[in-house]
Amino acid sequence: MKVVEQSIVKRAKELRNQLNQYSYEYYVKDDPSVEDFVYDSLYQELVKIENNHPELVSEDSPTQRVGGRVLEGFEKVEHDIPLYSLNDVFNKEDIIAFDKRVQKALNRQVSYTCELKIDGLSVSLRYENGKLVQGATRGDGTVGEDITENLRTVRSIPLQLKNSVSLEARGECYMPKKSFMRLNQHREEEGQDVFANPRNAAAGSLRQLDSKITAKRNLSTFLYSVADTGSLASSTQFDALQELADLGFQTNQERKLCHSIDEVWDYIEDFQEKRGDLSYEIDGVVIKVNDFDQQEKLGYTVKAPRWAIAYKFPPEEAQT
Ligand SMILES: NC(=O)c1cc2c(N)ncc(C(N)=O)c2s1
Repeated sequence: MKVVEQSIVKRAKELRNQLNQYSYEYYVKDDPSVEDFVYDSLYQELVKIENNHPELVSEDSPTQRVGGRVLEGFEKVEHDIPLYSLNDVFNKEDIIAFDKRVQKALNRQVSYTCELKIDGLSVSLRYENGKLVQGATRGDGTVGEDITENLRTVRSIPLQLKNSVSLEARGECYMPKKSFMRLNQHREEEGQDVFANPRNAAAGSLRQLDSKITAKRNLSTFLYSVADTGSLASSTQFDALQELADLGFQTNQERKLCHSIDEVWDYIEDFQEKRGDLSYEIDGVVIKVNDFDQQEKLGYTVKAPRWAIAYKFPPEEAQT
């Protein structure tokens, strides 16, 4: 009996790793290496093994993405390190003023990492030894809600990182524009209320007490920071984004390291132009001092970092 067990244990582990790799290629890299039917047949093989040997089910198994139980409510989660908010600016003068304040405080020129401001819901993902242990909403920055079951259904969120590190990643969970249109079309056909925008649709999908509903909403994520930068090897924001990608997270590829505020402004104008062509909604650009030591020197005001700013685009004209 033991011998049969060993080969089955080995096969189940192989299937888990292979399926998680295929899922990563499909949902994170958007570059699948196999056809769907290959994934589906391996998935069915794993389901059969797990049904015959429930003791082999592990929390990082792709079969465990959609939970069975419906929650009564969401537990509160206290964020050990608060999720800060950003000061918003709306014009070039304020961007230049931000740069001048930063240069004055640091007495030197600095580089900035520019990232798209995703119009979704801020979430935090806690991993212990590489395994996803908790997912929570931002809430008021200090206290959020435990939506682990729902975030586990988001296919681009890794259940197991590529290294067994312990960290808390932070990012945005969003609904792609196409999924939003499809969902509203379906709701209209069913005589249900439609969502006003993808952000509301993502928020509504993540607040479902039944994660089987969340699982059908085709949500995705872009991770952009960690609670404690000390948990990464990188010493700059730009390198940290690559380190998060190497761990298996989806990061936004439109990021740019800018060496002057003029370059920052070019990036802003560029994406104000291109925002309509993106497959997800953005409401601006986040500009961050790139070097972590310089971020630490600049510190925070009561509610926001002095080393980052959010440039907000004017609202998009309603799509006719
Ligand atoms: N409130 C916040 O601190 C942020 C909010 C967002 C957002 N909605 N999208 C992208 C970023 C980013 N790349 O840093 C941030 S940071």
